[in-house]
Amino acid sequence: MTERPASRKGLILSLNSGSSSLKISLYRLESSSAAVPDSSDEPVTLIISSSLSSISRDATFSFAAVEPGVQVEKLKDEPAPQVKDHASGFTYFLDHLKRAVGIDREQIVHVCHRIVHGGDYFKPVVITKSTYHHIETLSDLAPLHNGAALSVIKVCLTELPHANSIAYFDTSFHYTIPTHISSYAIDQKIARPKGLRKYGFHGLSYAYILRAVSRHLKKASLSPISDTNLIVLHLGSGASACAIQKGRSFDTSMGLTPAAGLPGATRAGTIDPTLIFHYTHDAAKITHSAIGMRDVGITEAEDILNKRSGWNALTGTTDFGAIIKRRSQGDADAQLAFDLFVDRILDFVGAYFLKLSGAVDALVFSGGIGERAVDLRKVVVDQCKCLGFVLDDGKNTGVGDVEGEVVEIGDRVLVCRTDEQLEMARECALEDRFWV
Ligand SMILES: Nc1ncnc2c1ncn2[C@@H]1O[C@H](COP(=O)(O)OP(=O)(O)O)[C@@H](O)[C@H]1O
Ligand SMILES: CC(=O)OP(=O)(O)O
Ligand SMILES: [Mg+2]
Repeated sequence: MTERPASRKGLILSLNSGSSSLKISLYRLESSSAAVPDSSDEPVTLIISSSLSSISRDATFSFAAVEPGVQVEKLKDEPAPQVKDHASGFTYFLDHLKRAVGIDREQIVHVCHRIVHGGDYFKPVVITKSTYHHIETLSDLAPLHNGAALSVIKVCLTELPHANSIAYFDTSFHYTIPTHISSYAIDQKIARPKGLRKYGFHGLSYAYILRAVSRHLKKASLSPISDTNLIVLHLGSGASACAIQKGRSFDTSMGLTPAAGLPGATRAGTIDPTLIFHYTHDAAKITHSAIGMRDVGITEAEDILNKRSGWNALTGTTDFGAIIKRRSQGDADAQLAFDLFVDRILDFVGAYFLKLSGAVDALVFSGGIGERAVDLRKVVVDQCKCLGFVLDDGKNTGVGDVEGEVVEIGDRVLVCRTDEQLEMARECALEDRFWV
């Protein structure tokens, strides 16, 4: 039993700036004097869940109170034409929060920010002038993310001046990747001082999934976290895979930047590195479209590979749900995007199975696509039968009807509803140094 100090009270706001969305959760700390009876009890309770989706093109807004007693006008995927970027999305949320009866924003003690690239930061840091500027210097290495998150931090510093802003990094989870896996085969005298290596991303999601799945497996009389071996697929607007060995990241598909590995909504994923010089003669030029992005300067090559490729380039839509629908209606572009995604996913599942010497407790699907795309899960898992992963078609189809963070959809195949906001709020509530 863990006693929490009595001084911990107030609200924690968690902000997740993804490439296509801003996900926002507001939590109340569980009764400060109460003991935590076991590891499955969360130290925080969700009060408000909100999100802005498809930011930068026809943004939509959702806002709902989860805790009884808080009155808000419930909104689901309402058009939000005023929202053009993450900062205006956050301001839009704050305006709605004002109307929520029962919530005083002065009670927000900490604001947790998901920062995709943390460079050599392995632990969360409180935002100060110097940490802010350090994160800013990493913006070029996560052009769809760090700048957007920093713009939200700026709004926080003005609108919630009494609250601490704390940065939580996607990269932290992957610091355990062995050097021979995180190094590229390039001159290390140049690579090391410049930090040119694999960092890996979606780490807050993988940390959440690891805990949730370990808990789930333990119920079925399997292992605690330090014994858990998983292949996890985080498939969202940005998609990545992770091999987890004994509860630690062993390899992941993204690299120095989130552009490597699996393709995504607007990202090409891994290509022949010289392809870009054949695709355009202007690879090194600073692009015009990059000028509209705050705090970030990127080249034409980075703009093409991050913003002008992926599902959008192949099919004209960033919505993988729409691609699956069009595929079922015989659309050839949608079929190509679908087949290509399956092919690249299999590359990683096969490689990671081998790297983990076949000792894999479960293959886990997560992220906006992984949690919802029944057809994609079916095709992927059916191809993995030879590795001992067997899908239960009924369970796969019925995931949406089953509650809970982890849903079993076959023999050693799981869906995990990942929650990066909860991962940050939970860590924040339990971290002594933030509550002195
Ligand atoms: N029913 C669905 N089937 C397949 N994909 C879906 C479905 N619903 C949403 N998606 C996909 O999920 C993606 C968003 O995933 P998410 O993990 O929330 O993204 P982000 O990277 O912004 O965090 C959307 O781009 C959309 O393509
Ligand atoms: C790292 C990354 O690509 O994140 P997201 O999927 O949230 O855009
Ligand atoms: Mg995301």
